[in-house]
Amino acid sequence: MDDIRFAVLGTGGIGRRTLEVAQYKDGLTPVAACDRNGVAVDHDGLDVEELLAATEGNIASGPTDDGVETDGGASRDAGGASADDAAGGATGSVKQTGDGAGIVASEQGEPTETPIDDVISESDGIDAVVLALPNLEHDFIPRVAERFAAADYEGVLVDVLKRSRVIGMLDDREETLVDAGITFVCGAGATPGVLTGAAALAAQSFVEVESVEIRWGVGLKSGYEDNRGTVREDIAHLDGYDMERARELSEAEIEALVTDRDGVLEFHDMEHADDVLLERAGICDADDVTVGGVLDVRSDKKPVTTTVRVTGRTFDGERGTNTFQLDDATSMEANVNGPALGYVKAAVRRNRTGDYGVFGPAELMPGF
Ligand SMILES: NC(=O)c1ccc[n+]([C@@H]2O[C@H](COP(=O)([O-])OP(=O)(O)OC[C@H]3O[C@@H](n4cnc5c(N)ncnc54)[C@H](O)[C@@H]3O)[C@@H](O)[C@H]2O)c1
Repeated sequence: MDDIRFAVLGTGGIGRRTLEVAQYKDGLTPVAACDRNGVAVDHDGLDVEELLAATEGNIASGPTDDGVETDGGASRDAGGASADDAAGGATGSVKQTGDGAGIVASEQGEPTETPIDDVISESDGIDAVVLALPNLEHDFIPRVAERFAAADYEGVLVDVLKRSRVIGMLDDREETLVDAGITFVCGAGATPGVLTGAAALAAQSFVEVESVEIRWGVGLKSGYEDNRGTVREDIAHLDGYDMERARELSEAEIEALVTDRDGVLEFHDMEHADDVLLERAGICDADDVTVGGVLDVRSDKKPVTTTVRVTGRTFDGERGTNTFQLDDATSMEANVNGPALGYVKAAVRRNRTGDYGVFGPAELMPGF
């Protein structure tokens, strides 16, 4: 495949690793990256080493200190500064706060109040965009997609969002995306993502799928500081919490919650989009899919092995369970970014043949 020029929106825990992992994949040239404070653009290719060094422990994550949504705000008119972008300029970070946090610490970074628009204005020279943005507000990513469409971006968007309800919001915008020439792959990280794809593969032995059980394990000790955005979003899945409550938690409250549980957070019946993504691929009903997991922020070791179990009936009357496991040695970052970039490549192939619209990771697999 020809070279793919790609951009990363959000250079936090995930986005930084997207840039890093891309160095090990063929034909991927990072040409733009942004976070809430700044943007870096170089159509000849960003200096990833320098950018990673400058943002090490400095990722401009977390919600804002001043109560402004990091990723919220009303949708915008093309051309003007957006509430999304303006919100991104506010202070508040995991390890560093203020205007100097994040990408602006890089010699390639420029401060801006409109980071996403700045990338959109370069999008003629961009084939694919990885959206590694927070999801604390559900329609943020769909609205960002709309903004690319409004600018007549013709190319690929890939996100690693988690929540089931966001998929419908993207479907609602499918016509707009198709008209622009956008191929959007949603939920293309680990779960949803490669595990959803694995479930679709495992289901091929069956003529009827009874259940899909996804149970993930993540050990984050060495990556906790850089993954607080993800941890905050995961907290919203705990009993008694929702996105709003998780968004409003201070860093100290999150610390206390984590300490209360000895660093181990266990999740049941999570609203992960694996369910609707498997249903839209025709594999099974969304109700037949369950997702749970265990996150240990104090140990590098995975507390449980990440496993997908697909139970079904074969054409010749047998009942069986096909199982897919990730090795305990593979990190969350490897399992999110490897697939996200793999789906970038799959999506660019589709986009270049004129196949536009919204796709899930299970649809880019054998059909059921
Ligand atoms: N599907 C999966 O398997 C999976 C796994 C892990 C994380 N995730 C998702 O990945 C996403 C990113 O997680 P993270 O840990 O990297 O979060 P993070 O908080 O570390 O990083 C978010 C980045 O987005 C930037 N940002 C925020 N608002 C912005 C705005 N308005 N404009 C421009 N940039 C903005 C921040 O500055 C930061 O760089 C989350 O939504 C998380 O749920 C998915």
